[in-house]
This record gives sequence, C-alpha cells and structure tokens, in this order.
Amino acid sequence: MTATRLDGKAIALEIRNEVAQEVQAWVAAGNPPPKLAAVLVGEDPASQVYVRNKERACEKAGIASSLDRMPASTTQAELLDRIDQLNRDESVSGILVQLPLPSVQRGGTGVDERAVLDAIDPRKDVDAFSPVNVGLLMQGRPRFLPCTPHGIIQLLHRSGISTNGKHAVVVGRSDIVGKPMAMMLAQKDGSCGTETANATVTLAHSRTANLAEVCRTADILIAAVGRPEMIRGDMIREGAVVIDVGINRVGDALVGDVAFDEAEKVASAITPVPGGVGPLTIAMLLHNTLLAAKS
Ligand SMILES: NC(=O)C1=CN([C@@H]2O[C@H](COP(=O)(O)OP(=O)(O)OC[C@H]3O[C@@H](n4cnc5c(N)ncnc54)[C@H](OP(=O)(O)O)[C@@H]3O)[C@@H](O)[C@H]2O)C=CC1
Ligand SMILES: Nc1nc(=O)c2c([nH]1)NC[C@@H]1CN(c3ccc(C(=O)N[C@@H](CCC(=O)O)C(=O)O)cc3)C=[N+]21
Repeated sequence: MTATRLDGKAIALEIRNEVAQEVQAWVAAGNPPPKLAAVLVGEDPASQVYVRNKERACEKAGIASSLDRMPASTTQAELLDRIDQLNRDESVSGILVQLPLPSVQRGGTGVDERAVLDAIDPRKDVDAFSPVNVGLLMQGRPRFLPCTPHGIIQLLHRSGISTNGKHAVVVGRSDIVGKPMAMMLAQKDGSCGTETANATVTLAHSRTANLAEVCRTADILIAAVGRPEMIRGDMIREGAVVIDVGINRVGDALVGDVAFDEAEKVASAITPVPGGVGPLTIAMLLHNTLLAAKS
C-alpha cells in the first residue's frame, strides 16, 4: 500500500480563502481590519519558520500584523510590560507569544512561560493557551480552539476521515499540541469545529512503556514529539492514518517526527513535512484572529 498524501497546504488555502472573504465582509461593514501582534523572543528555529509564513498569510487575508522581535536577553518584566501594552492597544485583536521562550541554557533570562501566558488577555489569546481558554476547552465550550490541534481536526474532516469510534494515539503531551489534541479528539459533540470527534484516545509520552506497541494500536497516529523521524514504519499499523506535527530543522531541511518513506508504505494516509500540519496551524490562527476581532 502507498499512503494518500494529505495535502495540508491545499486545505489550508481553502480555509484561508474562507477567512479572507469573511475579513472582507467585516471590513466592508465599516469595521477596522483584524490585527495580529506576534512576539518572538530569541531565535527558536520552528518559531522562525512560523513567523515568516504567518506574516505573509495575514497580509493575503487582509489581516494586519505586527512582529516584535525581542532579544533572548529580554527579562520577564520587559516581556510582561510589552504584553500589557498589547492588551490595552485597541487596534490589536490577537496576541501570540512564540513558544518556547529561550531557556537559560540558550541565552534566556529564565522567563516563566506560565506567567507570560497568564498575562495575555483571554479575549486576545488566539493561541488559546491562557488558563481561561484552556479551561473552556476542557469543558467543551471553547472560545478559541488551539491552532495546531484545530488544524488537524479540520484536515481530517475535510479529507473525509472520520474520528468517530477510532482509536487515536497522540505521542507528545505538550500544552501546545499533544494535550489539547487528545482532549479535542475525545470531545463528544460539535464543540471542536466539526460535528463529532468521539475518538478513543491514548496520550503517549517519553515515559510510555512499549511506545512502539502502543503506536501500532492506533487507527489514527499523531506525532508531536520534536524528534526527527522517531516514528518508524514498524510502529504503524497497516492502513493507519498518520499525522506528523514535527517541525525539526536538520541541516537546511525541515523534517517531521515520522520517517516518511517507511510510514508511507504502511499507512493509508499521511501528512508530509513540509506541506502538512504547519500550513493548517497558520490558517487556524487567521481564523482565530478574525474571531477575536469580532468578539
Ligand atoms: N506543525 C505545527 O504547526 C507545529 C509544530 N510543532 C512541532 O511539533 C513538535 C512537538 O512540539 P511540542 O508539542 O511543542 O513539543 P514539546 O517539546 O513541548 O513536547 C514534546 C513531547 O514529546 C514527548 N517525547 C519526547 N521524546 C519522546 C520519546 N522519545 N518518546 C515519546 N515521547 C517523547 C515529551 O514527553 P515528556 O512530556 O515526557 O517530556 C513531550 O510530551 C516540534 O517539532 C515542534 O516544532 C509545534 C507546534 C506547531
Ligand atoms: N505560541 C506559539 N504558537 C504556535 O503555534 C507555535 C509556537 N508558539 N512556536 C513554534 C511552533 C511551530 N509552529 C509552526 C507553525 C507553522 C509552520 C509552517 O508554516 N510550516 C510550513 C513550513 C514551510 C516552509 O517554510 O518550509 C510547513 O510545514 O509546510 C511551522 C511551525 C507553530 N508553533
């Protein structure tokens, strides 16, 4: 079997066009354009890719954007001060602080990530990382859906892949991807952007015993680990759907968390890197920014 490639880029474009039309209507009705303010501290490689692509995407959708590049030496007080300004700036609809913030080992000043996320006005929290928005998601009444998991739900839905009753294995339990992904796949009703999720979910991580065996039980396998090609072909069940979230820079290339060539031979459908989940994250960010502007 050779897997179908799920074209994240094309589906993202479809969503971006939908958002662009809605933005146009919003502005035509006399409203100011939505605006996204991004803050990048230091030089995380995956964040650099993200920043570059989302600026262009905003522009094409008629969404204004700004980017604060702050040095890795930025202190917590300086960062909190900047967030406070953005919270109060009425022209700003959405705020996004790039994660991870630089660790002390990588020249950072030991900024407390949690304190930073806590400081973002929940109504402008287009990443949906602030405690209020995480709580609302947990309860099945989200204001914003986190961009990467929402993008994956959309990708599956728009590719005609149902999650209903399937066993989904999510590898990685980060607050950005793994944890909300698991929650959204398990949701009962239409609260996560499509009619149903209803998957049975296993959330795996670095302490999971027999990871390969667990992965082989997945109908839908979602890799969000941050380790280039760690999911090998023999960890995938014949016919499974494989979603690769990983954005790893290896030399000059972007490599996912899945060994694509091996996986393609066993899976029924698979997302490439690049051109898979990444573009969808951006599309859903635009969607959230519009939502923030409207509310
Ligand atoms: N395409 C996109 O739009 C996006 C891509 N990314 C990319 O996705 C990847 C993951 O990002 P993120 O979720 O932020 O990652 P984190 O580094 O925050 O979390 C990684 C997770 O993987 C787990 N893990 C690490 N090593 C192993 C292992 N050997 N076996 C099993 N589990 C392991 C960790 O376990 P433990 O908790 O035990 O430490 C942790 O839960 C990165 O490559 C990132 O760049 C991220 C966001 C968006
Ligand atoms: N607060 C916060 N929210 C995030 O959502 C967040 C973050 N911080 N920090 C970094 C990670 C990583 N991330 C990416 C999103 C899109 C691409 C993307 O556009 N990828 C293209 C790359 C194409 C290319 O330029 O080669 C693709 O995969 O096709 C990459 C990476 C979001 N993240």
